[in-house]
Amino acid sequence: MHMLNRDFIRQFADVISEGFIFIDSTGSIELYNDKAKSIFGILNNYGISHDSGRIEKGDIVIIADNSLGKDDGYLSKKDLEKIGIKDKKITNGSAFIGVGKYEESDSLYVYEKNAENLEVLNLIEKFHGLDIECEIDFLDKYVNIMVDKIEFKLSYIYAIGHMVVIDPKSRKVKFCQSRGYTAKGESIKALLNGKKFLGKGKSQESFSVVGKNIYDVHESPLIDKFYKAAQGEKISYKNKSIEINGIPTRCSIYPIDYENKRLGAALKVEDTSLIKKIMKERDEAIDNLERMEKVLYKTKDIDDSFSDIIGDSKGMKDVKKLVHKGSQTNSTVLLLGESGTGKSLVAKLIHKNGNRKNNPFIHVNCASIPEKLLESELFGYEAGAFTGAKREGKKGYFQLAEDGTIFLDEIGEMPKVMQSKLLKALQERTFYRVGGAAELEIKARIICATNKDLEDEIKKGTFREDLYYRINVFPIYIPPLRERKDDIYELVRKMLPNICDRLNFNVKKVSSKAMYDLAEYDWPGNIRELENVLERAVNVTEGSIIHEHNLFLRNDKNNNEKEFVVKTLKDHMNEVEKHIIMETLKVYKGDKRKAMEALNIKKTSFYDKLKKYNI
Ligand SMILES: Nc1ncnc2c1ncn2[C@@H]1O[C@H](COP(=O)(O)OP(=O)(O)OP(=O)(O)O)[C@@H](O)[C@H]1O
Repeated sequence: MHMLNRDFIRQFADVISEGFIFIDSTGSIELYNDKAKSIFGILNNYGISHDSGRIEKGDIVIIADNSLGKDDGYLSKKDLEKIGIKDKKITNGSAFIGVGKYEESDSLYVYEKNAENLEVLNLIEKFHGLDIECEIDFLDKYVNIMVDKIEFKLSYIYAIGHMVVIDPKSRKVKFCQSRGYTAKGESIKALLNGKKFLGKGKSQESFSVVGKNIYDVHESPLIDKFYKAAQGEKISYKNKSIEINGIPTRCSIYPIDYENKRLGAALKVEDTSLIKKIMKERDEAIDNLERMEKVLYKTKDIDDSFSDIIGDSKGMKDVKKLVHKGSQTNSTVLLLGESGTGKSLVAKLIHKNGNRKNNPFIHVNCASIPEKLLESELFGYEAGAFTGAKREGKKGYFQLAEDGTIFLDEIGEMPKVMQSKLLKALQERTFYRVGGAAELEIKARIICATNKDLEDEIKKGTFREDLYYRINVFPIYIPPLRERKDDIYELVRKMLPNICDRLNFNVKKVSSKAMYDLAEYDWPGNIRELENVLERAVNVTEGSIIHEHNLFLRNDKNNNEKEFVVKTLKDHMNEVEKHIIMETLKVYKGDKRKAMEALNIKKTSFYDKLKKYNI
C-alpha cells in the first residue's frame, strides 16, 4: 500500500466482484472496497431518512428480535430494563417483540422461549397514540415493524435484532435499523446503552471505515486470524465458509509482504447468504417429503402407477419410488441422467400422477431454442416488444403451463444470462413478459432435466451455483442402461411387440445370441438407442427371428459382413448421417453441444436432425 498509488488501488478494488479488505499490521483498515461495503450493509440504500443522534429519555423504542442475544450486540434481558421491561422469564434465545419508553417504566411486550416451533410472533397494539404492528415471520424469515402503517422490514438468514425509535413529540422516526448495523456499531445493545447512531438517507453522513480498527467494524473469530496474519503470523485460510457480522460469507486471507517485511493482510469476502438461504429451504422441502413418504407408502402400489417405466433392477426400483414421491409433491424436481435414459418419460409420469394431471404439461428444450429467443419464449412478450415480434404479443411457456407443469429439459445448456433471469423468477415466483410491466405469477410446478454434471459445470463457471441449489430440491438420478443390464431383457420383451405393431409387422422374436449381444453392448444412447436398434432390426429381418447380424451394433464383429439392403440413395444418406451423429454423440458421452460443435452444424439444424432420426 505504501509503495503503490493508493487511489489507483482503490479504484481497481472497487470494480472487482468480491469484497476486499486490507488492514495494516496494527489492524487499521487501509482499504475497504465497494463490494465489501455492500456485503456488510455499509453502503446505506435504505429508503427512510433520519438525522444522527442518540436514544433519549421518553423516546418510543420498538424492538423485534428473533433470538435474543444473537446478532443484536449480545442484547440481554437486563438491557430491556432500559425500556421498562423486567421479566425474569425472558431468556437468551427467546423470540421477543416489545415497545417501551426509554428510561421510563411504560411498556408492552410478547416473547416465546421455544422459537424453533414458531411460525409467526405478532404484537399489534396502540402505544401512546401510535399504531404499532410487529411481526417476526420464522418461515419467510423476515422481521417487520410497522408504525402508523409505515413499514420497516428486514429479512434475515439466521438471526436479527430490529429496532425503530420514534420521537414522542414530533412522532417522526428518529432511528431505524438497517443491514450493516454491526459494522456501523449500531446494534440494539449499543444504542440502548447510549451510543450515537448515524444519519440515513438525505441526512446520511459519510461513514468511513478507512482508518478504523478492524475490531471496531467486524465481529467474528475470523477477524483474529486476519489480524494475526497482518501482524506476521503464518496463516493459511482459503475459501472457508464463515459468518461475519451475522452474514454468511466465504473468505480467504492473504498475508501481504514487501521486502521481507509483513505490511498487513488482505481479506477476500464473498456473500453466500443467498446460497445458504436456498439450501435451507431445500433441506426443509426434503424433510417434508420424507415425512410424506411414510404416509404414502402405506396407501399406494407404486409398480401399478409407473408400469410405463420398464425395468426391475435395483436402480430402476429406486427411481420408481422417487418418481412416485415426486409426483405427490409440488417441489422442484431435477432429473439427472445420460441422454436417452428416460428423463422426459419420467417428467411426464410425475405430471400424470400428481394433482396437476388435468392441467397442461409444457416441455421446453432449453438447448433447442436460440439464445436470443429463450427469454421471450419462456416468459412471453408484449405487443411490439422487438423487431419480428407478433403484433399481438405472445404468451410464454410459463404462462401456457398455467397450473400444470413446466418441464425445463437440458437446463445445463441454458446460457448464463438466462440462468440469472430464471433464478430471479423462481425465487420470486413471478416474472415479466419481455417489454411488459405487469408482474405475472408462476403457478406451474417445475421439473428440470440435464445430462450434464452440473457440479462440474459450476466449477467450470458455466452454471450458476445458486440456480443449482434452487432447482436441486428433489433430484432423481436415472442410471444408464450399462449399469442395469438386467433390464435389457425386460425392455426388449416389452418394447419389441409394440415396435412390430407400430411398423405393421407380425411379432418377431430375438434369438438367444442376439439377446446376448444386446446385453453385452455398452448403450451410449441408452433406451433411445435400444429402441432404434430394435426398430432397425425389425425392418431388416426377413423372418420372424431377429439374429445378431440384424442388430448392426457398432462393436458387432459381424458388422463387416452385414448384408446389403437395397434402398434409395436418400435413405442410405440418411442412415449414414444418423450413424455419424450417433457416433459423435457417443464420443462426447451424450453432450449435444460438444457434438454439435464438432460436427460444425447450426443448433436448429442439429436438433431438427435429432428429431428426424429419433436420436
Ligand atoms: N425405463 C423405460 N421404460 C420404457 N421406456 C423407456 C424407459 N426409459 C426410456 N424409455 C424410452 O426411451 C426413449 C428415450 O427416453 P427419453 O426421451 O425420456 O430420454 P431422455 O433422458 O429425456 O433423453 P435426452 O436427455 O436425450 O432428452 C423414449 O421413447 C422413452 O419412452
